[in-house]
Amino acid sequence: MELFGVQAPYLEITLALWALALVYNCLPPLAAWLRACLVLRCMPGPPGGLMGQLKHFNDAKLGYHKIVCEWARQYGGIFRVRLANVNMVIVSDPRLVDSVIGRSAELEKSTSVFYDQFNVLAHEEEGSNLFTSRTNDWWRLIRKGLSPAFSANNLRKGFPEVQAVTNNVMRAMRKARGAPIPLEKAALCVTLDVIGRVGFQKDFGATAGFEAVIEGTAPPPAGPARRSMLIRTWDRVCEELGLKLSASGMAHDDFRKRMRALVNEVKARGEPKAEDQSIAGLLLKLKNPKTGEELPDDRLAAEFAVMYQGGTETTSLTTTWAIFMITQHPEVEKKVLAELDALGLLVTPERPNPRQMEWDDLGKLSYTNACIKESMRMLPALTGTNRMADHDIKLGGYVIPRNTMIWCNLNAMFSSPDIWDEPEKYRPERWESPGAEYLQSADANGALPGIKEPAKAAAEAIAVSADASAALSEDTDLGNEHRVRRFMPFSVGPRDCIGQNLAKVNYQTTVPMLLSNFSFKLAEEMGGYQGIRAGETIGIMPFTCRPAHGLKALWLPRLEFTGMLALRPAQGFQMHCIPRGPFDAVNLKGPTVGDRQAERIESSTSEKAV
Ligand code: HEM
Repeated sequence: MELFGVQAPYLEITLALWALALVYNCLPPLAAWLRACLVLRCMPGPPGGLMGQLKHFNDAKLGYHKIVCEWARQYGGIFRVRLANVNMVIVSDPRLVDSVIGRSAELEKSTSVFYDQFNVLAHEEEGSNLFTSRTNDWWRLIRKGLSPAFSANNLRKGFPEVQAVTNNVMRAMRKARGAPIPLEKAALCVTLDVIGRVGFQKDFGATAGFEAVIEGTAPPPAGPARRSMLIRTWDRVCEELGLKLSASGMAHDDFRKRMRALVNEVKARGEPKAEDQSIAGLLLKLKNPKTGEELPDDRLAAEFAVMYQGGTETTSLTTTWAIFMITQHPEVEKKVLAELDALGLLVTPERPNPRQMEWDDLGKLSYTNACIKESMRMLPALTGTNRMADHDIKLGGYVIPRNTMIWCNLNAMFSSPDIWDEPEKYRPERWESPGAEYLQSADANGALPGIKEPAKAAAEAIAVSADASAALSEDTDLGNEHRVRRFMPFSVGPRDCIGQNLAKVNYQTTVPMLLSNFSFKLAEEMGGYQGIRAGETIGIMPFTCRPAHGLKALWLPRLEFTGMLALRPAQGFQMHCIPRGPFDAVNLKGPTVGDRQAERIESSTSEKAV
């Protein structure tokens, strides 16, 4: 017998060695996987075929987030699903979620399946960035070093930039003169420019470019570029062979180049000043405590990139969902407008040029902020967060085998009738009661259905969570009593959202400024409130790939940053944005990045004029 020139007996020996190597490499993972499937069978969960629940998760019509909420109602606060070979445990009981995301030392993010897309740029050695990193020394260094960028003090300094870019986009919206415009894209431009200007003193010109979109002299920002596994592999081959990349591959490549160019640009500005607390300045000042060296360029680029990845879609979708929900509920909108009017921010016939919104107004717009919170509860931009343990753990009375993804589903938790009154209703008033974010005392002793030994499981969960958070987080004040949250759109614990204050300043400014100056009406083709809600989408399998053409010269290519996790309307938000007042020369002459000073003088002049 002979094969490829190898003759017996060497052929038999070679084949036997190959077979042994195959068995040696494949058997243990296969055995672990079979064991995990068996162990997880003890847990409730929907029936599934050979591929588990994969087909439900990819149901574009219903949206997997709705299916998960439905299952949570049916199977309780903890249940199992399987997507082909990926075992998952979906958790929506607040106590268990609190316990899982507080246990960062034990449970790390499961980056290989869902969070891989956050590694569009990753540090070469670690293969990660602040978002995807394990909770290690490197993560601590960056996290601590970056925190001052998101302090209230620093954000206050950046506030005029938020005003300025919102003014830019409003100027463009006025030019539409009531014709429908893609509101989510306007909000996206604001967010891109806020992060650029506040975090990097860099203007990518997204809001200035939006004017050209409205005038019809430039195409609108491209749809998100998401790369399927197939396209990604294809692009890798193309890269090796020097061939042309796919359209989405080019968008990713362009994004990487822009982030590297941004590193060069900020470095060329020279040593950051001691008082510079921008994202760029702080990262540039960081030194590796072991070597005393500055961060290498590829690490800087990865951190710059993840700020855009983590912050853009999330914040802009929050702004858009909030405007949608407020304007679809006339009683709520009336109250918001009354609040804006009382503060002198609303355009009215008597006050065609109201004063500019100022920093201090952020704390005064309590009803408007409650409306945003309520839309984040019903339509959270990020629907969940995941963790994984490298050893078996116990959760909710069940054994969770190692390497099983634990998917903390915020969407299901925020809409559970077991812990919210009438969760399907948009009721901003629910946020008026103090402590509404926390599990109410009436629910404190129970647990959502599906949990074995509820009281014991909850007590264990809270004990672990409090200990772990206290040990790991330097800035989490747990006090003596650990209260469990039922609302945490930015997550909680040591790996919560570092950018949440910037996001809040952004949407808590943009939403009231837009509502003060425009009334919004959904375009006919959106199908009204029901049409948008029916079209909510969040695809789990990145098999779609939309080309990234558009205003690349002006702003960043639009990668689908939060990718599979972001809740968005399938057809966007075509909205008529009808200016509330007459076209006004003062507002028209809005600021650019170069003349912020003039902007402030202008706003005080218009205030005096009133
Ligand atoms: C409404 C807007 C936002 C929402 C809803 C949101 C939500 C979240 C959530 C839930 C996490 C935790 C993810 C996990 O544990 O798996 C997270 C982490 C993160 N977010 Fe945000 N985010 C928003 C805005 C921002 C902004 C504006 C930035 C930066 C400019 C940002 C940067 C990050 C980063 C870097 C992390 C990882 C932090 C770490 O692991 O230490 N996010 N965000």
